[in-house]
Amino acid sequence: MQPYIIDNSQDTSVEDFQVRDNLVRTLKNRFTTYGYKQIQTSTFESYDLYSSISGTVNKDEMIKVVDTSGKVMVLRPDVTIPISRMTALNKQSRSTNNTRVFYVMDVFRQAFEQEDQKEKTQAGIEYFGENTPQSNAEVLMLAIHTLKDLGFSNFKIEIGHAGLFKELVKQALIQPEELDVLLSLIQSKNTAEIEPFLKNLAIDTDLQEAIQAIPLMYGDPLNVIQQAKKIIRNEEMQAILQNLIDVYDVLKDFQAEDSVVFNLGLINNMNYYSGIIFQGFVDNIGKPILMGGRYDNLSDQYNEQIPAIGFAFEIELLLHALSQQGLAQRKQPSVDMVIYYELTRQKDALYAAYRLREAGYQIVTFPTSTIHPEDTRSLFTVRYEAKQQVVYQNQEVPFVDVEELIDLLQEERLLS
Ligand SMILES: N[C@@H](Cc1c[nH]c[nH+]1)C(=O)O
Repeated sequence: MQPYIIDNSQDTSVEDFQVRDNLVRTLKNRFTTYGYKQIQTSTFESYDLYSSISGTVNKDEMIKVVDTSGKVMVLRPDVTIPISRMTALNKQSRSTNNTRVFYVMDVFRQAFEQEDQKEKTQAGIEYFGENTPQSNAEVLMLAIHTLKDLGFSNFKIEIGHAGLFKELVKQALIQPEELDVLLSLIQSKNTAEIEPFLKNLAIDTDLQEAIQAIPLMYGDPLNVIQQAKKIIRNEEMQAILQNLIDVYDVLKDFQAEDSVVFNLGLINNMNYYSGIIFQGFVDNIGKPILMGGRYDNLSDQYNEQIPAIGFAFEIELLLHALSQQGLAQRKQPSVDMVIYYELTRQKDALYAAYRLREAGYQIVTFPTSTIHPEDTRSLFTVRYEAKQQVVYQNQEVPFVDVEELIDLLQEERLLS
């Protein structure tokens, strides 16, 4: 996260923050329209919480702190885990089986390859409720809808499944160390090295071919489904493929099929995922700007069975993508109105400022003797000088008193 320090010579920090604030507002508004409510969790988490549960962030990437009693804590390395725990603990007191929450929170991880990027803001949603094609598709639709709101015309959500690959690996009896290598080869779609790597493992040819085919299963969902049918080896795999087909069918009913592709070689960072997984991509940005998936077994660790699915946008990357594509709206008026006044009119001008602020307008005032008029961008300028007038788009309109000025603003609907 960039520090937002106010620099007197240039207000770029303030402007950056406004762009960021607008972005966050857009996301929040959209999340709200799908029934989600905002929550917040603690920045400090017990280290034991993360070290004792499986499927969490790599321990070496967590930032540890020691509190005054000597207890080791971590700065929140993930949001999904504490929210899942919170939902499990609250389960008895809840009257509904569906919980929809969203958040805008910082996560702290120090990855080896990105040492200087310890703090990232995530804006995401978590849906706790039944695992159905409709619930999966609705969460995907929310991600798509939000990307549309932000103005991205060319984006794609890649959809995969955490189970398909796990199933093949289980059959191949691959050891954990070998699995890590294989995962990174598949993630980078390094097909040239996958073949010799698998040959060395002495697994049967059919299985080897199936694993090798996984990273190539990418693109138009209907094509991918046809290819995937060829590597189905048992009922579990059949069910997984059927699940993907069912979700795709609901996405078609949402008329969102153009926004998705299938990527069966997709591997997400977190290994709590148990079902459908997905990532969002926009043009010219090599990394996913959103990540998510289904994690039905995470709450087992808190002795509850609560199926869940969610995703998170990474705000810094989104901002970078928006400015790269010219979608970040800068140079917006910083206030609604600037009031300039001569000192002899100070009393009237300050009263007008008070009344206008009461009416909800953003106002700054300057005595004419001290100002540099171009300093502040505003929609309107009001002058309490020899003449008393409001200036809007080079049009000068006189007014008798502030009440008339407010009427003028409201009747004319000059402010959007
Ligand atoms: N917590 C995940 C994203 C996510 C939210 N919900 C489900 N998955 C991440 O940081 O990558």
